[in-house]
Amino acid sequence: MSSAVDAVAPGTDPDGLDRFRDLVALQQPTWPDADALAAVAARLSVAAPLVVPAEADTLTERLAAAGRGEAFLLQGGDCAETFADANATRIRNKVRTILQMAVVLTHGASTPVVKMGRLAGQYAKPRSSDLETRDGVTLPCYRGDMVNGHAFTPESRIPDPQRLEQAYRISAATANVVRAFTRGGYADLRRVHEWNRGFMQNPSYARYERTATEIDRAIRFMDACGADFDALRTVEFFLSHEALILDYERALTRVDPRTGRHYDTSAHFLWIGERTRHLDGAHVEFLSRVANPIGVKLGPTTTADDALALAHRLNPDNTPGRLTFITRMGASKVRDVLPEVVAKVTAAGVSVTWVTDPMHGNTITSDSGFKTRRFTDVLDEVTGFFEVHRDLGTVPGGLHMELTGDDVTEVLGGSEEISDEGLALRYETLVDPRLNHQQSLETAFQVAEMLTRR
Ligand SMILES: O=C[C@H](O)[C@H](O)COP(=O)(O)O
Ligand SMILES: C=C(OP(=O)(O)O)C(=O)O
Repeated sequence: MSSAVDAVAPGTDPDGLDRFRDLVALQQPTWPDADALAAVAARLSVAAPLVVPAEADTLTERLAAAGRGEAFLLQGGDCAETFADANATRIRNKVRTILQMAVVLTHGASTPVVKMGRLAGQYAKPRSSDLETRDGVTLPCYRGDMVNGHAFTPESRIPDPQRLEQAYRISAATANVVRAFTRGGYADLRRVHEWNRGFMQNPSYARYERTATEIDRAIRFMDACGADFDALRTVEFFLSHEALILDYERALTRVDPRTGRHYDTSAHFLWIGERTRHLDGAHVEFLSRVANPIGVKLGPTTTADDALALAHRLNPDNTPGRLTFITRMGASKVRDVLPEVVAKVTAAGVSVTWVTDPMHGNTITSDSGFKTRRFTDVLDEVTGFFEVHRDLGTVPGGLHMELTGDDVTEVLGGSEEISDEGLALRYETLVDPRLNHQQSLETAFQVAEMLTRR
């Protein structure tokens, strides 16, 4: 076959791709109809890839640079994407937010930023409980649009394998829009002011405008010097999601005819969640067999030995950029737990890109009952992450955020001072609270200062 990637039929098990099926796979739906699932997987296994291996390899190089401190990863997007919100406006708002944050970071810290969305595939969620009870009625929990519906009815909560195909199609459409925005001129740095249009004036937006004006001035100066600006028209933008539903990830895995290696073509970058990172579990086994750059979330119970064992298993060749550890310890624990993990991994000569996720260790329930986070905790965990790396002389390589481009009210605080009462105004997430556009920009300004000191 002469295409960029060749299909790998499920069941043929080249190079152990199906070995994960013999292991315990946590957080998988109980699909009611095995034949329907097999039929969907068979169709997906010959569908067009969403990304190609060469792009994934480029990302490995970029992440290696981030691991060495020559770049910084900015990875952000929804907690859970939804099919209903996969429209151009919402996608553009998310991409624009990431681009604006990247501008702030690049400008503030003179560091190239690797831009990555939790986008075009972030449709499956690990949950704390299999069941949800409301007013005395208990149903299976919502596991993301790739699996079942959010509506609290027995029919909607039944896992439906057709949703895997729907997720694939909507991810393809999303990826197409993202590529159009980032390659078609929208992301041109010369339009840096336009990205801010339509937002109300507040300290972060005003600060962003000042940054944009300085960038404009620099561009006009370079223009006058005869610089060629064609490179500014496009930006590299990568796609990522949690590799949770293994039937989906396996079905989208292809062989790269250039090298014979396997790639999970559902995204450039896949990560293993905190709840599924067991060394002898199916998720680690499956991702050990694909050549994409991958991440593992490390929560507050992680020991240095856990991290080392994961690194040896997932990156036996110690390839720079292949493995990213996304630490999410919580603001109150990061300074206690992270140092030993980073110190031992570093002392063992293991190549890792260290990224902070300051969201998932800081979830609380507000007095009024909303699942939320305090913006101050989010910033405190990022600060702790930078402090730990500064003390050890290691590299803080990136930021992983749950954010949206819209003016939602899901996280407490920020310069708009969202209060517990304010949460109800626009609380739209289906699972975890996300930073809104304004809080995302504020974060970028704070992180730019930390990066400058890096
Ligand atoms: O995004 C992360 C997890 O899916 C989420 O925090 C789990 O949420 P739950 O505790 O509401 O199930
Ligand atoms: C579930 C997630 O995170 P964690 O695995 O760190 O809880 C997530 O990032 O959506």
